[in-house]
Amino acid sequence: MEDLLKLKGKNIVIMGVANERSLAWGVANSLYKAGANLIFTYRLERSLKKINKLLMEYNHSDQLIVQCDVNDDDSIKDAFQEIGGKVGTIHGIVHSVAFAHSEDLKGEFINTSRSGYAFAQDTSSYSLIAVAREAKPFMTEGGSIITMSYLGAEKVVPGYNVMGVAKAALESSVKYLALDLGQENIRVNAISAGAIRTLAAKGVGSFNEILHKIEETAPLKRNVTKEEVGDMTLAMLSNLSRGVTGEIIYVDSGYNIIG
Ligand SMILES: CCCCCCc1ccc(Oc2ccc(Oc3cccc(O)n3)cc2)c(O)c1
Repeated sequence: MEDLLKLKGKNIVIMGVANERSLAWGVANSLYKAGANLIFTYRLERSLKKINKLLMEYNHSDQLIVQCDVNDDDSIKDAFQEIGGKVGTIHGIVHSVAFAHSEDLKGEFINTSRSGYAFAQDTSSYSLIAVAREAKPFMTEGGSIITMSYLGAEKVVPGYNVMGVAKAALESSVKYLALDLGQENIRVNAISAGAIRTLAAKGVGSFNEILHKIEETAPLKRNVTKEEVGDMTLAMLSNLSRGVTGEIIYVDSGYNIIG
């Protein structure tokens, strides 16, 4: 049987599994089906507990799980030194990490504090640059880096506010990193996912209205699932997307094409 994906046994780092609803967990399940070897990173102890519980439930034993606080450069460096030291070569990274203060995710954007703006940018956007820099030395066979974005980066979505500006910076960083890393045959792309009910989504005002609007106006007349995001992320990590870099791929039932 032709191996189109060429991901069997490849080492993929997945950052941002908080629980079973996380997009990153949807990605992990697609990657497991393709036979990849997954390494997980987490920030909070409760996420470590959830990851261990999920790995047991889904019968994935003894996976490498490493602590990484993306707001701390030393933590990122230590995490990737540990991962590189244990697996040798890293073939892919899924960056599914973002955060903003809840008061900055509702009401008027003009009231965003300087510290709230900086925190959202540091966690949700700068962290990709630091991760790419620390992982690069271990991506000696080339590879693929994927981050998660949302339509609010490109269009105004009421309530998304400071996270929209952070995702705009993230999407632009994807393109500048694509230029830097292309010569190492490392591709950098974003998956822009439609609204999906995750733990993080609870923090964004007007989330429920958006879900309903998508069902009415998106070309596919339905919302997308983390499994569909997982499968397209798999494709973007795989040999199938070897000619694509610096791109924003929408997995959103086509909602973004509607005016
Ligand atoms: C008004 C927009 C509705 C659709 C939002 C879709 C979406 C859902 C979740 C997303 O990811 C996050 C991640 C962290 C985040 O910050 C949070 C989350 C919960 C609590 C809190 O204090 N901050 C907000 C959104 C995201 O980037 C986009």
